[in-house]
Amino acid sequence: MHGMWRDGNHFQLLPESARFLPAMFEAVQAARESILIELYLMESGRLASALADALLKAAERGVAVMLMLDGYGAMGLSSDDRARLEAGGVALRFFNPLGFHSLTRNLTRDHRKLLVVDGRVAYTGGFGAVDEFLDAWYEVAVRIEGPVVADWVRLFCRLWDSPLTRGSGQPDLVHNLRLDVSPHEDYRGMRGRVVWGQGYRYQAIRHSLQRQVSSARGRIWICTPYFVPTFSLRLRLARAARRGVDVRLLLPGELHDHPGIRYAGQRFYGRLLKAGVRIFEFQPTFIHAKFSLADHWASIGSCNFDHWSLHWNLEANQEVDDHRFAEEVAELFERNFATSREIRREEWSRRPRWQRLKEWLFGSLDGLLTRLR
Ligand SMILES: O=P(O)(O)OC[C@H](O)CO
Repeated sequence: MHGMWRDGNHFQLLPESARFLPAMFEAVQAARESILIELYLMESGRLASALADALLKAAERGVAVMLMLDGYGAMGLSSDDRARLEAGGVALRFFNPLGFHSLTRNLTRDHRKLLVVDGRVAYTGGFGAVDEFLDAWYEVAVRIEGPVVADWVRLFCRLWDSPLTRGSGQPDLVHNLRLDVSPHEDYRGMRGRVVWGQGYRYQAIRHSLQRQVSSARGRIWICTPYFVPTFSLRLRLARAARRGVDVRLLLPGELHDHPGIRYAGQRFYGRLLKAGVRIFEFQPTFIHAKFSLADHWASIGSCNFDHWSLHWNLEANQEVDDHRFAEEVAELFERNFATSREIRREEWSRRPRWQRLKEWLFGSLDGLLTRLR
């Protein structure tokens, strides 16, 4: 499902945590009325403590602070940290805590990443409140102002107030939030829309990407940490490359938090390379960012292109249709291609048997996962 395309927004690309974390903390420190945070990952540590401190200070000065965490992704948040947040006035809710329900229900996770301050400025991207984002992982976020912020707030409120979300935070806290989202005259032409997905029930993010891949004329560049594409996406990427579109994938190299997923995706390299798709494996660190570019359309957010994101998770991305923003995203891609290793077709065809065995093994496991419902 997706919101409407809305004009008059301002989108600022914030690559690397050294850019987006200070910006997000400053926004929290300046909040006067409300702070909404939705995260998949929050684990006790330096970043979670710093975030908790900032939220507690905001709550102390009378700001309504709502923190919604995934019930599985936040299992590493200690009971002390939870108690500290609640005692200091932070309203805390957990989406779908694990329980004796069906497997599908337990697999349904809230994977979205969002911060909204004073109903005016929002941030999304691939971030979480775990220490890996401080220095170990490469991540990208986008700062959002304008009418599209209202759609992010609505998305948050619906889940906060849903029967699948539990916790001491009151569901009705989100009922009277004030918004400040008038279009900005300087930003006319900067169109954006929020696109969200709920596993295999709503696959708007995937369908939107597929449409872009099928219609792109110049370039399709995709960065994702967990690349296990569906058959239809692979087919579209290969077709686009064959019709002369510059198709490139920016994927993690050996530094990976789940190497098995990398092997499962690598089994598709051969055919994609044969069709003319260029594949770059990022070298400096584990790249956890999720952003795509097709001509002048860009999408940044939580959605990976693996079965977890596409079959079970709640996901949300910010799409932007604007030449200026697209050029910024293109420059970011170029910088990252330059620090990546390009996989060449000849070289790939000579990879060792041990590598092929791992691709087969993890590919078969992945095939089994796709059958879970
Ligand atoms: O699910 P993501 O993309 O937010 O990444 C978190 C990883 O699963 C942690 O291992």
